[in-house]
Amino acid sequence: MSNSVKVINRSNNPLPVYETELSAGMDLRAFIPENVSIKPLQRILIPTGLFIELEKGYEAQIRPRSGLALKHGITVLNSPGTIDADYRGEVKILLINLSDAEFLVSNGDRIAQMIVSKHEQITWEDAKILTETARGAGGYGHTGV
Ligand SMILES: O=c1ccn([C@H]2C[C@H](O)[C@@H](COP(=O)(O)OP(=O)(O)OP(=O)(O)O)O2)c(=O)[nH]1
Ligand SMILES: [Mg+2]
Repeated sequence: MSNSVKVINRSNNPLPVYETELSAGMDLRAFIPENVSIKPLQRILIPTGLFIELEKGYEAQIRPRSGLALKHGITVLNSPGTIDADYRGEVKILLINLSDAEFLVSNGDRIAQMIVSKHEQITWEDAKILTETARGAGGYGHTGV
């Protein structure tokens, strides 16, 4: 990939940018006609006005912003959200309010961040046994805490 991604911006907000030189994520802005209130434990799908075309072998992940999580209990319910390379719809953000106070979102607010990553697609190789390892079937904390 040339590191450029096709985008249609139907919002009245600027395109997402990397906020610092080496940021992994670009903050995504809400594209909403009027303020939206998210009540405690309410989940809400917020449009961005962005439509993107990723190349084959790439995905975009929608992740929470840590400041919103820490200060307001606002997170991305399906984190990390997955934008598939063949998706042509609007990028939307599924927020949930895990605090006990209402949270207001205004148009242009930076409510999540997007990371573009390479990924593999696999094929299955049917097997009767799997290679032995020291871990074996141990998991879920079997090495202790
Ligand atoms: O946070 C997200 C997650 C997904 N999507 C869009 C892009 C993605 O390609 C599509 C489908 O997402 P996913 O595969 O996670 O949802 P699904 O419930 O499996 O839907 P589908 O049956 O359409 O794949 O929805 C978003 O806009 N925001
Ligand atoms: Mg799916």
